[in-house]
Amino acid sequence: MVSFRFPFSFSQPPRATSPSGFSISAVAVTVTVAAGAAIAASRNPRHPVLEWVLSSQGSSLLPWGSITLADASPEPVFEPKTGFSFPSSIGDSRRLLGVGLRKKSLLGLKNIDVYAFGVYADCDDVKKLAGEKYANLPASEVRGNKAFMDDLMEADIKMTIRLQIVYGKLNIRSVRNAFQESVGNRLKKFGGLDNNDLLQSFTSLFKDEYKIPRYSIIDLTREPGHVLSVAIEGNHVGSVKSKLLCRSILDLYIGEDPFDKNAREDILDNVASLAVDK
Ligand SMILES: CCCCCCCCCCCC(=O)O
Repeated sequence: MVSFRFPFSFSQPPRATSPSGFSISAVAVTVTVAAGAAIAASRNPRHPVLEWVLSSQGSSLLPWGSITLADASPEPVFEPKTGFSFPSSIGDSRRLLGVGLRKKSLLGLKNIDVYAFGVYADCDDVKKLAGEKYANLPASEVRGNKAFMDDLMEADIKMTIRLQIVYGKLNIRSVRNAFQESVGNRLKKFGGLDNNDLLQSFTSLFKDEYKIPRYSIIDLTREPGHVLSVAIEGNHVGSVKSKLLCRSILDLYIGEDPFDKNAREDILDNVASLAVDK
């Protein structure tokens, strides 16, 4: 049995501190959060603070989040800055490896929080890869192993990047443009200059008629056979079969220059634990 440990307190809402720097008592936090949850519930039944209060972690105020693979009803995990929640597993066997935040500068001026994200990998696929190629290594060596990370991005392992929109003024055109820039750069990096058609086939999945208000969920899943499948709010909107595209998208989150460096560290820790778990 493996326990995933996230070295930051995202099992609880952002820590409240008094002006003098001392933590406000758990009681005060609980009252505040409960009041916030009531307001949130009246506005949006999927509000992350509400989900947190309703989860058993919300009542325990534990200092650390952890996920146990053997848990029958795993609890969600909260991105610490936004409080957005992510289920600790999705589908049959995709487990949450880490959560993070994508910030982006707006007109080169201020950084905005665009979306929170969670990275999931199929535990059977990860164990299979580890058993075939890294069986003799302890977790600490799998953790820093570049070949293992490259395999994670390149091998036929089912993985999902779940984006939850934080920024409330997004339109689908800015989503397309952002993908054009970030995925386009990675396609150039890994595949050279001539990948415009591939990029276009991916960005064109984000059609003008789709709305993506705050709290919308976009799932980018690498299905077996290196098929990149996109779902918005749980609805499949299209797929593109391309190993290069799958690798380029994963690189944004777990490659060497990721959007959120802390999230990548957690993901590496957790995927290494998963890989060596018997
Ligand atoms: C005003 C900023 C608009 C940014 C929209 C980003 C939406 C999803 C893009 C995903 C890829 C990326 O993060 O680059």
